[in-house]
Amino acid sequence: MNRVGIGYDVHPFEEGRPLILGGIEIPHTRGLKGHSDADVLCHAIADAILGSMGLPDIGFYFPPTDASIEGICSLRILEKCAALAIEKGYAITNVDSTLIAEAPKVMKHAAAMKEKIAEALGIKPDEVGIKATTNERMGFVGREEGIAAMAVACVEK
Ligand SMILES: Nc1ccn([C@@H]2O[C@H](COP(=O)(O)O)[C@@H](O)[C@H]2O)c(=O)n1
Ligand SMILES: C[C@@]1(CO)OP(=O)(O)OP(=O)(O)OC[C@H]1O
Repeated sequence: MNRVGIGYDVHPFEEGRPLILGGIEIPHTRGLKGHSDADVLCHAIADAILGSMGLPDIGFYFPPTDASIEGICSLRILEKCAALAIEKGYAITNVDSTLIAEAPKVMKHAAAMKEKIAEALGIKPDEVGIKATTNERMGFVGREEGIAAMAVACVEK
C-alpha cells in the first residue's frame, strides 16, 4: 500500500542567525527566525512524512512551547519521522520538495542538502528531491521577508 503526504512551512528572516536549510548552513546575510533552527525545508518534509502516515503534525511531536527543544537541529525531527515510519511498518519511498526564496540562490547546495536529509531519513540521496524557485518578487517571499517550502512524501507498507 502506497500513501502520500503534503507539507508546507514558512519562516521569517531574522538578523544575526545562521541560515539553515536542509540541514546545512547556507551563506547569507540573515537566517530564519524560529524556536528550532528554523529549517523550513526539513519542517515541510517532516509534515509531509507525518501526513502520509495519517499522524499528527510536527508541532504535536515538537511543541514550540517546549523549552528543552529550543534551537533543535531539524535533522533530529526527520530522524523522529523515520523512526515513526519504522514503528508503524512503513518504508519511506521518496520525498520531493520546493524551496521558495528570492535569495539566496540555493540550488548549488542541493547535493549537500540531499545527503543530510537522506541520512536522517535512512533513504538514498536520489530519493530526495529538492528544487527552488523565486516568487518573481511578489508577496512576502518576493519582498525577501522570509522563505517558504513545500514537500510531498511517499511511504509504502
Ligand atoms: N532561491 C532560489 C531560487 C531559484 N533558484 C534557481 O534559479 C532558477 C530560476 O528561478 P526562477 O524563480 O527565476 O524561475 C530555479 O529553477 C533554480 O534552479 C535557486 O537556486 N535558488
Ligand atoms: C519544530 C518546531 C518547534 O518549535 O520548530 P519552529 O522553529 O517553531 O518552527 P515551525 O515550523 O513554526 O513549527 C514547528 C515547531 O514544532
